[in-house]
Amino acid sequence: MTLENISNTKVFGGWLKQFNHQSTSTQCKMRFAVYLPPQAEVHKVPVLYWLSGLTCTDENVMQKSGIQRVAAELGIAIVAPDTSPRGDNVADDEHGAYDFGIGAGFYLNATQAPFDNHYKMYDYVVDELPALIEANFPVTSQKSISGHSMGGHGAITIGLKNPQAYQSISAFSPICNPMNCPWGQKAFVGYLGDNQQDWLEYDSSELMKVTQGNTPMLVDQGSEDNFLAEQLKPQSLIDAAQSRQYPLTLRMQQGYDHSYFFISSFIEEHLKFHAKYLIKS
Ligand SMILES: N[C@@H](CCC(=O)N[C@@H](CSC=O)C(=O)NCC(=O)O)C(=O)O
Repeated sequence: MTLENISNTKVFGGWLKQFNHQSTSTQCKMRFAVYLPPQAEVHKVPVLYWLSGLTCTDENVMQKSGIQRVAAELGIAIVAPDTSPRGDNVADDEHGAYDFGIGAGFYLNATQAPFDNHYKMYDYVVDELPALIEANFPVTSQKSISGHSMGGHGAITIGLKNPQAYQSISAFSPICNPMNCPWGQKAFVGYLGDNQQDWLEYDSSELMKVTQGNTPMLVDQGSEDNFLAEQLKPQSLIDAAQSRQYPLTLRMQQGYDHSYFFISSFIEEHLKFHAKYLIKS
């Protein structure tokens, strides 16, 4: 596997790096960012995977959240993949909409043409990227997962489906019940088809009802988020957690919106939450 290093930036004593590589999952060139804290120069460090939301790339969290300061303090590497396959051969929304196609891969494996040959973001995030990271960087196999909005949906679904793989799960403003909101329904019809049985595999609230795992989960949701009622539906996740005593902490944060200002306000608490499970004393 050839990694093409495209940037190196020193931040809080560590290094923020971007790479391109040819992905076997998505059959196209993929870019990701990795932040290596200063501790990684001395010993291997655990990893937090961050999944971004609609319209994002690997850059949003690294430029807007302030995540590097806390990652450097705690000794955790941060890995941020892109939000979809990209390139001239990759199918996109027919009208160029922001909520489907390029920039909106929904962290699933598409089964419907013309998306089924490149849109394999689930395989990319769960298998290919961690294997690549563990083979090429000074990291342990200990990992946790977090994300925002569409990426919060990705973090929760991937964490719930792989309870042995992730030590902890967190999310900001996640799409909690995509089967029952416009963003999710558009994505699931387009990527998975009309059979709603297939959608259950990628719905956080539905997965939480049936998972055998008990991976600790922290969710923060802003009360003034424009997408809260129509798209995010955190009550569905709360109800699912209560139905089976899942260890979910979901906090409504008064006055906050959907933006990276909200994320930057609580990113330190999320990293400290993950550190409790990633870094054993
Ligand atoms: N353009 C859209 C909204 C796009 C948007 O808000 N994207 C969010 C994620 S939304 C859910 O996945 C985001 O993170 N944007 C990037 C950023 O840096 O803020 C619209 O106008 O409604």
